[in-house]
Amino acid sequence: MGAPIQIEQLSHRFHTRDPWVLEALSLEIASGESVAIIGESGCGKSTLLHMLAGLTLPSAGQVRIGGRTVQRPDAAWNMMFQRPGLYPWLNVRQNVALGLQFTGQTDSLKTRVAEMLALVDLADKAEAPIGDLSGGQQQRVALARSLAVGPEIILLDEPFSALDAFTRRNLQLEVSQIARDQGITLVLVTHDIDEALTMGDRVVVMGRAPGTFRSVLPVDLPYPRNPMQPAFGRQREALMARFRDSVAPQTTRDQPAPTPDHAQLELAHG
Ligand SMILES: Nc1ncnc2c1ncn2[C@@H]1O[C@H](COP(=O)(O)OP(=O)(O)OP(=O)(O)O)[C@@H](O)[C@H]1O
Repeated sequence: MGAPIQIEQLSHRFHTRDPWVLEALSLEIASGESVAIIGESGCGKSTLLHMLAGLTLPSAGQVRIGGRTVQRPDAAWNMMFQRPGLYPWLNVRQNVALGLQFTGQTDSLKTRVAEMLALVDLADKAEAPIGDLSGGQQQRVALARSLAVGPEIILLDEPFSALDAFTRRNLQLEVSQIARDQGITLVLVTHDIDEALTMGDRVVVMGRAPGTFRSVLPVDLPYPRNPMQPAFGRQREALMARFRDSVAPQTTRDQPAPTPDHAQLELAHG
């Protein structure tokens, strides 16, 4: 099952004399919801994701997951990166088992690993060395390893960007489906607008210098999403317009960033 995430007035700078990288970010993400984050390069998307994962602590504000303030990484909050981060000297089955071993969930380890490999369609590769797998298959192994521990949250930092278009599309649909089936809360950072619209219940558009939430677009499309459909095209246009706005400088620098509620209101009123 998933957990809700609350981002509360989150601000960050890496050193006290540096400019702020993130400024007053606030957002509530419901348990089991899927939120995609897009924004210009350098706007602070990865920094934000690291804070959700407990890998970086904010200079001000806080992140709460399931009501608890995030202060360190937790096995229940799983992060997946562009590179799958597998151990090449272990085979597929052993890599998938790692998370379970680290968290001491070894009772039904064999069955759980087999279930996860079946889920990501790699049952026949259980004994294969990692080096024999394609990039997409390696990401599936990383996904199986993440899912094995029964995570509440999966944080994805451009996880499919190194893959070919066909594999990328399949994984977008599969990960989205699995997260929905298992009620896992998903936060995805991406540069790919179609990926954001394929996987997100909402898409957050960030502005930069400092990073702020400039707008939030609810994606009103049934799953599985198909970029070829006209309704998808209309959402793409709406999101592109918001992205263009986010790149434009803010008119009144001293004003606080709009909250997601303001942004949704703005959308509802056209
Ligand atoms: N460890 C660090 N120390 C100092 N500055 C950092 C550090 N990590 C990131 N930054 C700065 O913080 C800002 C945001 O970086 P971040 O990687 O979060 O952006 P991003 O939106 O994920 O970028 P991209 O889309 O290019 O991956 C950038 O200006 C970057 O140079």
